Amino acid sequence: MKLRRGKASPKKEAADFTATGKDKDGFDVKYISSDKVTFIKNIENEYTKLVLGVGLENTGLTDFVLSRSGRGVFSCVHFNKGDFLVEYRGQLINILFVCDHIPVYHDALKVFMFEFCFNGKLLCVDAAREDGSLGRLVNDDHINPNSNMKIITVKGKPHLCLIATRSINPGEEITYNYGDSEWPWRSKVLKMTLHCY
Ligand SMILES: C[S@@+](CC[C@H](N)C(=O)[O-])C[C@H]1O[C@@H](n2cnc3c(N)ncnc32)[C@H](O)[C@@H]1O
Repeated sequence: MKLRRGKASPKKEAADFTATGKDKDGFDVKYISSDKVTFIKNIENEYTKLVLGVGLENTGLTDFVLSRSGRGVFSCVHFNKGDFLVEYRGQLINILFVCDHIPVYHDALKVFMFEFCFNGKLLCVDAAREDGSLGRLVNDDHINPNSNMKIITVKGKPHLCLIATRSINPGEEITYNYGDSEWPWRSKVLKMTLHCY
C-alpha cells in the first residue's frame, strides 16, 4: 500500500512522538458527563441496539449514562485505520526486578498500571501521575473500540501506542479494549442491562 506523499508511516510517527514526549494535535479532552450526546450515542450503539434491540428511552439506562463522569479523549479531526493516535506514557517498570519498589496505589489509580510482556519480561507502564498526557485518559470499550494498544520499539525500548483500528470521525471518543478483567464499570452496565429485560 502506498502512503500519501508527506505523511509519515504510523510507526515512524509513533517513534517521533515518543521521542519528543509530546502528544500529536487533533484531540480534545472532555468531561463525559457534560457531553451527553456523544455518550448516549455510544451507549445506544453498544447496549440498546446490540444487546436489547430497543431505543435508549425504553431501557432505564439514562441514569447510568448521565451519572458516568470522568475525562475522555475525543478526536477533532479524521483519522484513518492504522493511524498512530497517542502514546500511553508513564514510568516503565520491570516488574520482576523491582517488585519491592512498585507503587501501591488505591484502586482508582491501579487502573493506570498497564502490564505487558516484552522480550520475555513482564513490564508495566505506570501512568498514575497526572502529567497532562492524553494516553492515560483514554477510556475502555470492549464492544466497539476504535483503537488498540500496540507495542512499538524505539531505540530498543518498548512504547505503548494506540493505533486506530478503523476510521475515526471528528467528535468520536477514542477508546480501546482494556483487556479481559473484571472492570467494575462493565459489570455495572451488565447489571443494568439485565434489569432492563
Ligand atoms: C485510565 S483511566 C481513563 C481516564 C479517566 N476517565 C479519567 O478521567 O481519569 C481509567 C478510569 O476511567 C474510567 N473508565 C474507563 N473506561 C470506562 C468505561 N467504559 N465506563 C466507565 N468508566 C470508565 C474508570 O473510572 C477507570 O478507573
